[in-house]
Amino acid sequence: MTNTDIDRISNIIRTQDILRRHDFNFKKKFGQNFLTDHNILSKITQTAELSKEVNVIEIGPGIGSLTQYLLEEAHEVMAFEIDKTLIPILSETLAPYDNFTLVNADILKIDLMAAIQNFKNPNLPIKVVANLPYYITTPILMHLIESKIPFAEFVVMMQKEVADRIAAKPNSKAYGSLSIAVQYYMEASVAFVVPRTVFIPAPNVDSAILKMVRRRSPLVEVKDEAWFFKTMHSSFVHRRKTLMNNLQAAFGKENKAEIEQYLQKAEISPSIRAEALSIADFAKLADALLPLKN
Ligand SMILES: C[S@@+](CC[C@H](N)C(=O)[O-])C[C@H]1O[C@@H](n2cnc3c(N)ncnc32)[C@H](O)[C@@H]1O
Repeated sequence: MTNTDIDRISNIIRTQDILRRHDFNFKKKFGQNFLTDHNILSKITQTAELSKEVNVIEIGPGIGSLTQYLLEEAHEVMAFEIDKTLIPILSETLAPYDNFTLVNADILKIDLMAAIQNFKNPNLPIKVVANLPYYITTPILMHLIESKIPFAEFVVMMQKEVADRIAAKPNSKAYGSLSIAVQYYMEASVAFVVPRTVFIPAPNVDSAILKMVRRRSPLVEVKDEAWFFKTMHSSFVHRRKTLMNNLQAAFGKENKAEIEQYLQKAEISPSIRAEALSIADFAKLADALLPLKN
């Protein structure tokens, strides 16, 4: 047995001991899969490139395994945890730290802009680092992005399949509206893949760490942002259909000739599929179709 094996097993034993002493029951509905592997925890923290000049928001600290690493490296950590039965555990595991704030709440119901004012130094850059609850990965990312807080970056663990979709490039099966919704604001890349065996209990999917760095300004300039997202989503509704078919379904068959004329203006073929269009193409498309907005 190597030293790494011994470390791994002793961490699992320590985690199980805390859970047993607190009579903790895992709640599947909250997506509770706790990390036990210190190599992975340390790799996540390194990927986030923290310093004492950075504040961190963590979503779902669980029993505080990742939180301890973040607290060592960051100025301050504010964590949002929905499960109140984890509060006494976190009070124990994070007792040595005075740079930790726990908010017992559903992250999706939090006014993030108001919450970040409670950092001791709210002017420091903020990074989001978390092992996300997988059942609400996309709503959480959208909630963070739509808060309009200028987060410096997100380093978050999620289901590998979702990470691949977010980081996907055009002409791939994984590329779609989620890739564009995120990449419009952030540069996304899969940092590393995480095996199921490092969690208690083991999830039934593979996981990946996705790093998303905020762009100074959105990737493309559009005349009307809400319209850009609407036309983009409409284009992907039926992936196997052509762009023209999707646009007609969204904006009316009676507008066929008009849509064709706008596509021609944008130099986009009506018979192409949405997955072949880059984000810049979608920007051109949305601007050209703008007269169709009621
Ligand atoms: C995958 S676990 C990660 C736990 C811990 N960070 C770790 O890596 O071991 C997800 C955590 O998110 C919490 N959670 C689930 N839904 C939540 C929500 N809507 N708001 C805040 N926390 C939530 C769960 O209770 C759980 O602690």
